[in-house]
Amino acid sequence: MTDSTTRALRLGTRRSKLAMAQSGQVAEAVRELTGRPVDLVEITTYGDTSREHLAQIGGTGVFVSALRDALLAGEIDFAVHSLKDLPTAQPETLTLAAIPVREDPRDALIARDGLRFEQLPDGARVGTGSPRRMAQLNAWARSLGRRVETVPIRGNIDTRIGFVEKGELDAVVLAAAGLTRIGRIDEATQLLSPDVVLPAPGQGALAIECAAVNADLIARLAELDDPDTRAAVTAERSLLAALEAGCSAPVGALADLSPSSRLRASRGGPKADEQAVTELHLRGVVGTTDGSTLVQMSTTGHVPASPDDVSTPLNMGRELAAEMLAKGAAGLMGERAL
Ligand SMILES: NCc1[nH]cc(CCC(=O)O)c1CC(=O)O
Repeated sequence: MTDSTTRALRLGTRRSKLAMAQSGQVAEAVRELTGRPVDLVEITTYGDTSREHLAQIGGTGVFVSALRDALLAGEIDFAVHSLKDLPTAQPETLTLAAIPVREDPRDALIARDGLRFEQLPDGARVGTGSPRRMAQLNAWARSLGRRVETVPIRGNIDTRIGFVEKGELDAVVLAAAGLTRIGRIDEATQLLSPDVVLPAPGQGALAIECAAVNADLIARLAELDDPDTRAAVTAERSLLAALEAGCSAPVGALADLSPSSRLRASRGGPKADEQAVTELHLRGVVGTTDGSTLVQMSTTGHVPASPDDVSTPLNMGRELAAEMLAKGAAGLMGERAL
């Protein structure tokens, strides 16, 4: 008989180097937290085997559905996803037990000869198939008075960097977090400022997911949750969800929490019943992939220092989306979000 409190926990993971790195890191944290062994169970997803472009096979969700099927079938106990790959609608049968502290959310440029984006020659070929990156890179090039040619590429991170190493492309753009996790962040020639390129909602964050029926494990894994990261990515994904409903243009979003939480005095006087309040700043962008039009807006709100309450981030995302749609985001139709 296997005791359900001491048997190994099964962590479902994709086989890619990035997925294995992410899962390995979380497996170690879960071992320390629970004192139980963690076995990695490799699962192949359609997104790993298909040679089609992501836009053709439906974009979001292709990497996660096989892992979710295994969770619901009870074949694995938990799964680790890149949060940015998760669809915004959370199924009731599955629970995000923890969103750990986020890595650097920025995009990174890897260019030949150590070049920065501003130093790329007119007409430089930049590898990315992401409409969000295309829109912002093309807009940035325009603001510098030149053009870049964005070239859709697929494959894992090593394959993508290979296009620059082999001289087939001048540069590629990848998530800094992915580069860090596979140990290649030193090869980035520039970290792209969110003032110029906003990352994908949730970029750099991981999500640890369980079947909703697995209440004991969910409660246990919640100790790996970082409330600040959860607040930030909740605002970003709320913005994405509301924009997805109103337009199909590519979306970038980033929320930061002010490092120093402020003290707000209550009516009882300056010292009485002071309450810590954190400032949440949310930025969003949608645009056309050619970079000719970008709608970029931001908002600031105060998040109460109650770890479980995400109503403020949710509302901030929805409200910023409504403002962006009113400012013309709704007109940026006819492009697939990815
Ligand atoms: N879409 C693939 C994907 N999903 C998560 C990451 C990187 C890690 C992260 O953003 O957390 C990447 C690669 C990339 O965009 O360069």
